[in-house]
Amino acid sequence: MSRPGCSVGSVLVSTGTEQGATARTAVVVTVRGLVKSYPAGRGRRGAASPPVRANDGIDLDVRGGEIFGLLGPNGAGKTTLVRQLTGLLRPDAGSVELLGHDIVRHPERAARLVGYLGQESSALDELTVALAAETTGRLRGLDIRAARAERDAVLEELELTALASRPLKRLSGGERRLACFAAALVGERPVLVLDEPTTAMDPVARRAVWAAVDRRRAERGTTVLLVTHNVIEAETVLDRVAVIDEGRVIACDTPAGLKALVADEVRLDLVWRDEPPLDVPGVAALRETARVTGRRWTLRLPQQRARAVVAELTGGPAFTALDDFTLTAPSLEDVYLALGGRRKGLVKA
Ligand SMILES: Nc1ncnc2c1ncn2[C@@H]1O[C@H](COP(=O)(O)OP(=O)(O)OP(=O)(O)O)[C@@H](O)[C@H]1O
Repeated sequence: MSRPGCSVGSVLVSTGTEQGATARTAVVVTVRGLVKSYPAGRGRRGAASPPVRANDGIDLDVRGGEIFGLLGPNGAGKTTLVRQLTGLLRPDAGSVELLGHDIVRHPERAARLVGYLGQESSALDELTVALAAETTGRLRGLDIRAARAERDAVLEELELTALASRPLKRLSGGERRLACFAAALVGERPVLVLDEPTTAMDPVARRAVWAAVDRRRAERGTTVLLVTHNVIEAETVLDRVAVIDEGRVIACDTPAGLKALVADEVRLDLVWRDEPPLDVPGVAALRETARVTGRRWTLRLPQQRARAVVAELTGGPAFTALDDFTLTAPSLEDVYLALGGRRKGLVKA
């Protein structure tokens, strides 16, 4: 079982390059005891709202060349955490070390180490796609020729060249997100922090993002910290994941390691045509443990029991009331719930 917090000590890891037989000791991001509260506010009618403890003692280690995920529902504290890692927000307590630099004492150093794609992109909205990428390169210290060369390469890599002269504010949500991602890649940084980079993107754009991330990791050993509440994405692209809930790390491991925690269980989804037939005793008994979302009941059951339930439902009087049912292997969402995650905010697809 993984422990809460996510510290690994000093670990030998490969840089990710084929020549990178030079395995190196590398923990590039170290977070200890991070606490951040937002102050109490006042509502419109003067009613006081209590302070929000958004990060409540977070420990993390991210290794060089790793694609490391922060997974958790809305409001779990993921963005608050990465804004402290990127020097944009000052912690109340705790430490953040990036490639040996103390980011709490020297927040200005983060900009040289991290390419950050935040959730909001309004700062670039007036620029064209090309100018957003070029300007980012210039701000990161590239001379104009280098900035333009990198701009062109990145736009081509992400198949954005046809949109190069369009202002970001005139693009679709997914196109704008991809353009912002492109800009974040120009003027290479050793660490990429991406806060829900694929929001609003279609599958083609998503694949382009993951291919670009993978290429940088493989060719340059780039370390990637990814914020997501999409469990499918988390399972497919992450090397390790910290599950965040109410400002704390409640588990940290590889996706497979986390799923092993619930390996003997399966997930049974029942979708009723209308009202569930609670007069059938087997159905009434299931109701006790089901998570109900509209007409859908979701159950986590031991494999044997799930098989027996399906046989009973499909062979008995409840069958005509069923619209659909699916049996699936557990996902990271099941892990989140099994670990005591209290919100229903993880996205499954
Ligand atoms: N500027 C702020 N002032 C007050 N409270 C805030 C502020 N920013 C965030 N919070 C609160 O802090 C908590 C953590 O928010 P945060 O944005 O870090 O969560 P998140 O996990 O990134 O969520 P999401 O997945 O929705 O982006 C939430 O309860 C949120 O309402």
